[in-house]
Amino acid sequence: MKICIVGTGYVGLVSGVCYSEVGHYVTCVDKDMKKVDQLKQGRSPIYEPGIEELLVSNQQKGRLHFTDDLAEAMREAELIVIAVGTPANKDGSANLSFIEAVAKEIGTHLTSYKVIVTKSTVPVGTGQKIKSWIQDYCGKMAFDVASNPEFLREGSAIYDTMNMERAVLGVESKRAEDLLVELHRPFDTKIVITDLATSEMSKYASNAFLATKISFINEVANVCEQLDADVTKVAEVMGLDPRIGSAFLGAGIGYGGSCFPKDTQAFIQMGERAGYSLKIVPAVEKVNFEQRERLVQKVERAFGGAGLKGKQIAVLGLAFKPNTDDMRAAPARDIIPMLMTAGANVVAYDPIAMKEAASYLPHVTFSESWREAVCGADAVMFITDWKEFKDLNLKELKQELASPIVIDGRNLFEPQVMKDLGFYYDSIGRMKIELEGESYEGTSNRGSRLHRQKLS
Ligand SMILES: NC(=O)c1ccc[n+]([C@@H]2O[C@H](COP(=O)([O-])OP(=O)(O)OC[C@H]3O[C@@H](n4cnc5c(N)ncnc54)[C@H](O)[C@@H]3O)[C@@H](O)[C@H]2O)c1
Ligand SMILES: O=c1ccn([C@@H]2O[C@H](COP(=O)(O)OP(=O)(O)O[C@H]3O[C@H](CO)[C@@H](O)[C@H](O)[C@H]3O)[C@@H](O)[C@H]2O)c(=O)[nH]1
Repeated sequence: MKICIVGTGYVGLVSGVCYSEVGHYVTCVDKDMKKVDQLKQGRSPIYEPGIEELLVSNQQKGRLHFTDDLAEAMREAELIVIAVGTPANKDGSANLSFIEAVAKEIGTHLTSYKVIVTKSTVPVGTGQKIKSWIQDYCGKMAFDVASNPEFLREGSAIYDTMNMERAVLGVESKRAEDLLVELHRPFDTKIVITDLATSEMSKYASNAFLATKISFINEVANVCEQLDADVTKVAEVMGLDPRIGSAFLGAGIGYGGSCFPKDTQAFIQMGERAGYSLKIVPAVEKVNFEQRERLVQKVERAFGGAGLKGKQIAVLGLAFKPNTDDMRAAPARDIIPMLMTAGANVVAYDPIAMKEAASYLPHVTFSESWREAVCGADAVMFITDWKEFKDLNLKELKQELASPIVIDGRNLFEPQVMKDLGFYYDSIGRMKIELEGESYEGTSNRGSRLHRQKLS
């Protein structure tokens, strides 16, 4: 099948390489010429495991092309996929200006029947808007619109697409349905065929539900902390019930990323505009933000009444999750400014996301390695659950720190192990390890060593 994909962000690019990998012929269009040039040279603008291999091999096979010329890209295509961004407006609603511009451009260049399918996350009713935007520009040319929301996760996007659990096809004609079923045939996945509105809604409902699971387990964690229960065990027990399921019960610092924060907000706005005020989703958002604040309170508590002024805090992990350099709505972007407002000096390290992070966090010092970041620090905070951090040598970590204070926002380590190694260790919804009779005032000079003070 010949396909034109508009937008080479995560969704457009990953779809492009995966569709071509299963044998379709794909031309990806982006208005960003720099991205197009980079992609033509086989270099991916996004960090995503496995993407460059597929990018290069499918270009070599002649099944994958890149251009900034939409008219040329769509001329031969049977299917046009819209995969441009839908960022949040100030009020949280989805900004459809990129979608509108693309739809009008498609209308201008439509010279034969095509199916135009939206993969971007769009509020219910957008498919109908796209239809009328195209109609305004295409004269009497026949076309169909369809909805096929994307469910990939960053960091495992190639795997998720090649092994998709389901494809939702929101269609208005048998012709569009047949073409989209054909598109998905090589993926051997479960296909749900429905109307445009239901398909569009299924994306927001899925993301809001996953976000709800995360905020729910975070609230359970917060109560666990008060009552000496262990949230990881509670989650394990809950997850063994197939009606609940074990996924997305990882307590931590709340969700971030380019999707959950903006899609929950857009869902709330969509409800308002439809005349129904959602009650659960706003609470999910509130819990999510408070979870960041709670982490900062944990490090403040570690220093007793001393406050964070002049403290050297090492922050390990900046990306919103491992295996990505995406900093969109990353928790680190909330937590680090809170630390700095409280007077701390922050030294940060992330295996991949530091270049991306630098533009969002201009006053942070970045380190070349976790060792360099923690050297002489008064405390270390774990923000992203990179494998590199989970595997780090804890004895070395203790040696490098000025005071052995670990605040773990991702439950990377076992409290008992941390206790045996002599750390002050506070994580999420689990036993807190305090060092009896000692308080840590920390040091103010980077590079200075252990400065512990016995409580009198
Ligand atoms: N990122 C994800 O993991 C993910 C997963 C599922 C769904 N989604 C949804 O998919 C959509 C795209 O997300 P993304 O993260 O890939 O976006 P992105 O912002 O990373 O990329 C969008 C791309 O579209 C290009 N573009 C914008 N207008 C254009 C035009 N008129 N012509 C050609 N190119 C144009 C931009 O230059 C950019 O490269 C959003 O609605 C998002 O909510 C994202
Ligand atoms: O148990 C968990 C699981 C995730 N998270 C956090 O939740 C956020 C989102 O994680 P994840 O869902 O893995 O990443 P995304 O790439 O944002 O993917 C989500 O958003 C995409 C865009 O809509 C959807 O396509 C995916 O199905 C959906 O999982 C991250 O900050 C995670 O750290 C937790 O705190 N606890």
